[in-house]
Amino acid sequence: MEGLIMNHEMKPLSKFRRICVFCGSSQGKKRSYQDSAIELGKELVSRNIDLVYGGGSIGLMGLVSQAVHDGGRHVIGVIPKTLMPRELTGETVGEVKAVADMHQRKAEMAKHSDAFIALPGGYGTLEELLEVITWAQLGIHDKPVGLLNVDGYYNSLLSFIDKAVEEGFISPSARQIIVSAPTAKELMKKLEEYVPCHERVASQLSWEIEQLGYPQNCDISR
Ligand SMILES: C/C(=C\CNc1ncnc2c1ncn2[C@@H]1O[C@H](COP(=O)(O)O)[C@@H](O)[C@H]1O)CO
Repeated sequence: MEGLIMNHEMKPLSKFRRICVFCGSSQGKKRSYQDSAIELGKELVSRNIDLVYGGGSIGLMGLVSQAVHDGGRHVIGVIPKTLMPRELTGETVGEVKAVADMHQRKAEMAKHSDAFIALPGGYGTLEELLEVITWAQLGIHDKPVGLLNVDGYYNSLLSFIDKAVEEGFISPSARQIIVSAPTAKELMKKLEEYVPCHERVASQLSWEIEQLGYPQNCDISR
């Protein structure tokens, strides 16, 4: 518990120090998307969590980073050199980490974070989200991944993933990597309770054994 900030009951406010948020470089058409970005920023502040994000001030990225910065928490914007001119992405609040390219950006964002959250967004958000889910599936990290499913924005993605489970392309335990909720408060509560992937390895292995038809007593430990 060393270094953790406690509340009045001497409980830590959060097990996370920094969360990486992926979200639209556009604001989206519904006011609820923008409100949720601000609500998420405030929720992070209320739990003393710092923000890592893609840098700049455009779209939902600007709203969430401004809310965290206004609340007095640290903000790290990880931005490729090519996107640094202010006229492309606007000014980044807080600390700016300049990186060589988009690949290095994702690696840096992941390295500096204890969990990931995706707000509504487009191709960039989806690509970042799916990459950290894939990394979790491969055991490259064991950090929770949350989907802030504002107004059901991600329902069709979640249905697709459930179909992939049904069709045998995603294991049931890999499906559990994604935690989703409609509000920032509910999502944060679920992420705080998240059981790390390595504790689910046993169920992943038994699923693979079932799919691949290995005998139950086969030694696959090597
Ligand atoms: C080059 C132009 C705009 C700059 N766009 C971006 N600026 C900062 N970060 C971006 C930008 N585009 C994608 N990202 C990253 O992907 C996510 C947002 O992408 P989406 O497609 O809008 O969902 C976000 O998390 C960023 O890390 C002018 O054309």
